[in-house]
Amino acid sequence: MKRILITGANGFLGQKLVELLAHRPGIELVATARGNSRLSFSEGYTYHSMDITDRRAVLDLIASVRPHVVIHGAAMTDADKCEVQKNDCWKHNVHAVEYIIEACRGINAFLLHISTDFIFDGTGGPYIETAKANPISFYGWSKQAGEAALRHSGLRWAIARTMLVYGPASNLSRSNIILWVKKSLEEGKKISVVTDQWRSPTLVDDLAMGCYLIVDKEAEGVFHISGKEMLTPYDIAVKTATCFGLDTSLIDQATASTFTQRARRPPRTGFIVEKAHAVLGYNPHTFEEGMARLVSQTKDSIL
Ligand SMILES: NC(=O)C1=CN([C@@H]2O[C@H](COP(=O)(O)OP(=O)(O)OC[C@H]3O[C@@H](n4cnc5c(N)ncnc54)[C@H](OP(=O)(O)O)[C@@H]3O)[C@@H](O)[C@H]2O)C=CC1
Ligand SMILES: Cc1cn([C@H]2C[C@H](O)[C@@H](COP(=O)(O)OP(=O)(O)O[C@H]3O[C@@H](C)C(=O)[C@@H](O)[C@H]3O)O2)c(=O)[nH]c1=O
Repeated sequence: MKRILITGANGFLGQKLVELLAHRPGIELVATARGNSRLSFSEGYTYHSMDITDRRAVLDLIASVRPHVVIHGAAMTDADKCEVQKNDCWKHNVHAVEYIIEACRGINAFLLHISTDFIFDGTGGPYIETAKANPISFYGWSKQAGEAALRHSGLRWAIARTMLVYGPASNLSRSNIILWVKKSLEEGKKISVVTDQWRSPTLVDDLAMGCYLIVDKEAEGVFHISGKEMLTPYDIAVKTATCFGLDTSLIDQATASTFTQRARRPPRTGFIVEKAHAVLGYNPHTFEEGMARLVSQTKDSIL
């Protein structure tokens, strides 16, 4: 039995990981998150409340559970909030990673950490794993520092970098592009969406599967886990509207200079996922397949 502990189990990735791993043979799953569980089912795993910024709590819980693998999905993920609340961001995205590392060191656990395309400046995408990081936001900087802590940890570690994750979700503290586009258009609200940023949108199921493949093999190093296509948020918004039969005329084109956000976004990221394909057998859905899945799940009223 491989015992896997997940942090941030109430989050977007966390919920999907619990769904994927809870009943998988050979895995004993321990889900942890801040406060009470917001997971939609309670079988197939045990749940513990764990605040990742509380060093003592992290050290004590991980020492008592003694997982073989930790998947660290918890973080402060709102880039605009990170730009304003810098101390809080650093506590979550750097110091907490150090606590998890310290706890894993005590029991020789394999640690999978989740990182982001925002460690890049977005001038040279799509990126391979060895490309040079140069963050342009505080969130990106904090996530780069989190990565650095792993590299110097002496643990057996992996980093899964991902970007613009989309998919169905409930009870989340943060939305995702498909959900906010769909909700706005359903409410008849106009939205302005940028045409001058490029991303490889990632279906949350693919990200969860990428994480599973990494921990199953205990494959070490950095892996880019995203979709394969490069799309702008505007393209994504229009495709979302079309798939759900919503009014595309509510979507206005904007540019990064007219649609300003507190944290700067890198213009062109995107990942090359060849390494993950070759080493892990990672094979993500196309955006069209991902959307088709969402539309059929909506019919079962998940969205
Ligand atoms: N979503 C995306 O597009 C991308 C995500 N990532 C990375 O992937 C990882 C997972 O992100 P995702 O699931 O999408 O984000 P979410 O914001 O949905 O999940 C993050 C989770 O972390 C939890 N959390 C925050 N602070 C604490 C704390 N002090 N103690 C315990 N838990 C805490 C949140 O809890 P609560 O729900 O209570 O707020 C939340 O459930 C993160 O590392 C993120 O940086 C990288 C690139 C893209
Ligand atoms: C809200 C909004 C966003 N956008 C654009 C900006 C951005 O490029 C894109 C997505 O915006 P969001 O605010 O949903 O996501 P954003 O914070 O840009 O997304 C990031 O999340 C963090 C956690 C990451 O690590 C990144 O990889 C990335 O996925 O849509 C608009 O054009 N119009 C809008 O009204």
